[in-house]
Amino acid sequence: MKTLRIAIQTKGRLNQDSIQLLSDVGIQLTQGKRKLISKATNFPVEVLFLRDDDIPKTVADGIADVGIVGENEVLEKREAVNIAKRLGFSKCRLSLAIPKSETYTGPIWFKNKTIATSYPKILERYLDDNMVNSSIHEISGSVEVAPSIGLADAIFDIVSSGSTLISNNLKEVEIVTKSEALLITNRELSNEKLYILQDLLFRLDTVETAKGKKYIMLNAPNLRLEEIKSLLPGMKSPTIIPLAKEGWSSLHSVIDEPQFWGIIKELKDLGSESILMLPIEKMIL
Ligand SMILES: Nc1ncnc2c1ncn2[C@@H]1O[C@H](COP(=O)(O)OP(=O)(O)OP(=O)(O)O)[C@@H](O)[C@H]1O
Ligand SMILES: O=P(O)(O)OC[C@H]1O[C@H](OP(=O)(O)OP(=O)(O)O)[C@H](O)[C@@H]1O
Ligand SMILES: [Mg+2]
Repeated sequence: MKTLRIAIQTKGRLNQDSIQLLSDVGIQLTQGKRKLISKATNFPVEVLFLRDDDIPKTVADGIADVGIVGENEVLEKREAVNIAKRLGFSKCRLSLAIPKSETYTGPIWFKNKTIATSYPKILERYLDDNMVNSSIHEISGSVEVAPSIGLADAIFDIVSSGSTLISNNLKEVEIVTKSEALLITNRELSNEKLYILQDLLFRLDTVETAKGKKYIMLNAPNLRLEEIKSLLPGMKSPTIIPLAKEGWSSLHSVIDEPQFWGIIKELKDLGSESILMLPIEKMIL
């Protein structure tokens, strides 16, 4: 049986969420923290642990079939890979930032300035698009300290909460692109591997569909059932089961959690009792 090889980050910001994602779709990995490859015990996949910078090329070259990596790395490396799914975690942006004391005048501010970054290609494209001539100083980490130690006038790096910028006396002046974790794939997967990939994507969809949805159960007086039903339409329609107590029914339905908080008072006012809200792990429409 063929296996699909998935490259994920060894350690760092994407590691835990990537492992959690595989676990959510029922893939159990053989343990062994120091191992570079881990086989799944119950699904035809194996996981290859890499530095995130190496994931796009490893997938493009077919050493791995699939990878979980930040969009920022995919945009920077410009390797020929397909994006199979946007995964919605590790959301951040790639921004230009300048010292807080400077007055920002638009992209022209960067003319003849030096910008420190770990993402020279993305930055170069932005500067070209804006017809600004700047000097790019490539460094692999601690980018935000560059202006204060005289290495650069500005920086181009990942921003999320913005606290790293604040603590380095910088201000964000341009958001160049946004990023989130992506599931990328090799462009020439065999039919057998594509089949496993389809199964993986199907499983990911079941988790995604269930996200934010809750299973709701309550006891309702039959006299108010129609009104309560209209508040809880569910996927197709709610399930209604008569209770042993005459004149009462149990109603089960599915609801978006924020919507639940909006109707809870009405449900109570209509006489609903013993309202339970339960998590839903997977959902297939
Ligand atoms: N503050 C943040 N908030 C959200 N996502 C982030 C943040 N910082 C980084 N990321 C995302 O997580 C990815 C991995 O970040 P991390 O800091 O672990 O990378 P790294 O230090 O380059 O790791 P490696 O050792 O694997 O090369 C980034 O490429 C980006 O997509
Ligand atoms: O806007 P913020 O929420 O402060 O996040 C931005 C910071 O997060 C990342 O670094 P990380 O914390 O992963 O450390 P690193 O320097 O080891 O990559 C990134 O390189 C920024 O420095
Ligand atoms: Mg890296």
